Amino acid sequence: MDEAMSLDSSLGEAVSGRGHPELNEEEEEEEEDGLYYIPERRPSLDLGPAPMDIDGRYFMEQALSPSQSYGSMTSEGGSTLPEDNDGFSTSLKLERADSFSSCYSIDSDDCEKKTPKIRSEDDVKDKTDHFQPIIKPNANRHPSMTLAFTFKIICDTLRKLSEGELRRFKWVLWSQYPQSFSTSPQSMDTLDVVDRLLDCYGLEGALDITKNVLTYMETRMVLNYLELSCKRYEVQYDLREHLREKFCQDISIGGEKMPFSDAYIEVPISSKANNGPNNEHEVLTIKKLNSHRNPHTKLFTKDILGHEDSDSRSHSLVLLYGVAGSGKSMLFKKFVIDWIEERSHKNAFFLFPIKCRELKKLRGSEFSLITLIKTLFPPMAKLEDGDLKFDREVTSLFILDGLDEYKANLDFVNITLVTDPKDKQPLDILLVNLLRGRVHFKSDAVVLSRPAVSFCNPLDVNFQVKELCRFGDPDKDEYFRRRFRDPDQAARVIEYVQSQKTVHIMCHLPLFCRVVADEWQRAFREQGAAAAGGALPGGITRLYTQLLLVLLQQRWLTRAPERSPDQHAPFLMHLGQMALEMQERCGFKIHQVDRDDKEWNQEAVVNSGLCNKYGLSQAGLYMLDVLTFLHPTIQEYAAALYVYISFRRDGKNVFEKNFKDMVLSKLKGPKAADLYKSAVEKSLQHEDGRLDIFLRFLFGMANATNQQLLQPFCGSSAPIANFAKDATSLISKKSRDCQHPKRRDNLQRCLEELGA
Ligand SMILES: Nc1ncnc2c1ncn2[C@@H]1O[C@H](COP(=O)(O)OP(=O)(O)OP(=O)(O)O)[C@@H](O)[C@H]1O
Repeated sequence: MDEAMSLDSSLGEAVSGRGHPELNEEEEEEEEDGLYYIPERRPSLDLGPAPMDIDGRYFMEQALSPSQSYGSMTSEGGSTLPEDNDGFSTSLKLERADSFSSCYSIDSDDCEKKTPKIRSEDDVKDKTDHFQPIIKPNANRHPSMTLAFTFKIICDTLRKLSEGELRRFKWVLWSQYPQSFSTSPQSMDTLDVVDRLLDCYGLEGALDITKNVLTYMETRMVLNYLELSCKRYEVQYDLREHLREKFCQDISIGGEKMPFSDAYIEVPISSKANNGPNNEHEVLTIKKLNSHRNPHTKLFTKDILGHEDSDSRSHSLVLLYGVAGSGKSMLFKKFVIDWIEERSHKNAFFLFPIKCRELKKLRGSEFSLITLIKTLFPPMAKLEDGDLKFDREVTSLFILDGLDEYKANLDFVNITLVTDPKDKQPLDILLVNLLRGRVHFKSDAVVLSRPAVSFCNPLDVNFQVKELCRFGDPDKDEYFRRRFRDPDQAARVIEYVQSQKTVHIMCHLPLFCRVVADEWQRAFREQGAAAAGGALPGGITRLYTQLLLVLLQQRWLTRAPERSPDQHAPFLMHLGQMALEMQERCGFKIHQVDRDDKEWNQEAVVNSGLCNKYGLSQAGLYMLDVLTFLHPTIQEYAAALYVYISFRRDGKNVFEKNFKDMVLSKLKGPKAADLYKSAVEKSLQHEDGRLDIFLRFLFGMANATNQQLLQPFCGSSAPIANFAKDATSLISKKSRDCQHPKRRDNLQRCLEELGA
């Protein structure tokens, strides 16, 4: 006789009058073999432990009614209830008349029982034990094991059974735990069966019973699925907690701690890249340099990979560009926190956020995907290699921040194929395979980078290039409102920003907003209410100098540590000279063909972040790589810095091109007044104002506070001293001679920058 049947029989089906019309004939026959009728009345609860036994053997969790908790569940964690195998969807009963108490109310009228032949007591005990739910104390329960989770996992498991197996599952349940069902579970759909199990036996009990029945049915694969799923959910929970520790701490802004959500402003993402720089300018009208004819749409964090609910089986790779300080790392954090809080990307079972700066430290070693994941995410080590098969059930999402910092030529063309997650390979090869979705059954990847990394378009994946948008005007104000808790201070800063057109435009860059806020915070601290005056000490030049220092500090600390701070000056001179030439001809693009110097490009775009790279479509035929400064005013600042440092370090007036003048000034010794006179005359030659902001910066650099900040680039030379008087008389004279009101106005602004 089939072992299954004998066991069933030995325990007793217990309900003689209740046939099982659903059983197939074979089962009926076997059942008949193993049973005989005892016309004796038997309480139904003698077959197994009653869920409410209070003999200390069971720790029953007084579970919430499952129906209270299932509302938001689906098999994928979404918001609709899953369909049963039978194809009809089941809705959960919100009010059930038959929970708990119903477990005890059955059988009372049975007069004739179909009970098993009684074999030895041990035999019965053995077989009975097979079905005992081992209910552990709640204290040992893994926190991932919630009612919703348990419900989902059992439902998912039962869906793996074939129709016949499911019937058999229900039949075994019915025979072993009759007290739990007022009618045969065959007529119940899966959700109701699971609901009932949870109701009667609690979380661990329901799981144990499911496992026991599956073990008994010898459906090894389904049992493995259940066990592995439980383990994976535990690890997913632990991974979430691990990431929570790392990412959900308050962030420090301007020396103050603040919850991330209070600091973060949602910046949209452009559905297309290569939008070019923001060319809005206080004085000039600069043609937009983008290469798109079609408008792009704006997306939010949750939309990065496309529609949340899309179940595309093809691997998606999104390359998200953003210039330096555009908020990529903030977005990265937001992305992770949203996943932890289950606000977005819920279809990603595991999220692996990786800082490329950290990944870079591992270069030189070989890793398999599994060892890499276990190294970077310790909770993953709980899973055996075999459990990390990353099958269809488990979608992973990799998000990499700062691929430009990884600094490797990732070869997407001559790819060494890696398909086995246990296969050890050099990190670069593994990374390429990971990004192309080769080594992982189902994964997606989002890569954040300064616009220097370019991939060839991998045709075998769903590849998209997107770009982080800039702060819009309301975002700029919102940033300051969040940054300054004192509304008066916030209002004062907003008023200042709005009154300075160049500052207002530059605040499209979140990092610039941070610099402005830091400067105002310092001013409020040092001057208190006096800072109400309106302007910042050091004018706008100081803000640009601070921005430069932040970017250079990053260059030195993280991106190019091999270059000491002394090496900043030659780089800045090089960049500045080019900026001045471009400014004089009112040019704002550097064509890659003109400047096909990889190392220089690397310094300008990746290491310093002062430049931006994007593709410009050539009559729709091909894309030409173009470099620009982060913003035209950064070009003007770089040009002014070149003029200033040349004078301070080398005593050189870059505007003196005439050999005789050069010799004469060498003999006289460098004079700031001469330099500034040449610069003013040069700027006034251009009626369109192309050198206006440049000139303001140049005067601003002679301001005492700015000279201090710029001293590291000027060697041991003494600062420009006692210049205010000379500058005032120079500006007055030139203003008198100048016919153009806008240029005259600009000369006054130069004096303000100088602080004279
Ligand atoms: N969405 C945002 N909300 C609020 N502040 C932001 C936001 N994005 C950026 N910031 C501010 O700008 C600063 C720079 O942002 P972040 O470091 O994210 O830029 P990034 O694009 O990663 O720069 P890099 O290319 O240098 O790595 C942050 O420290 C923060 O103060």
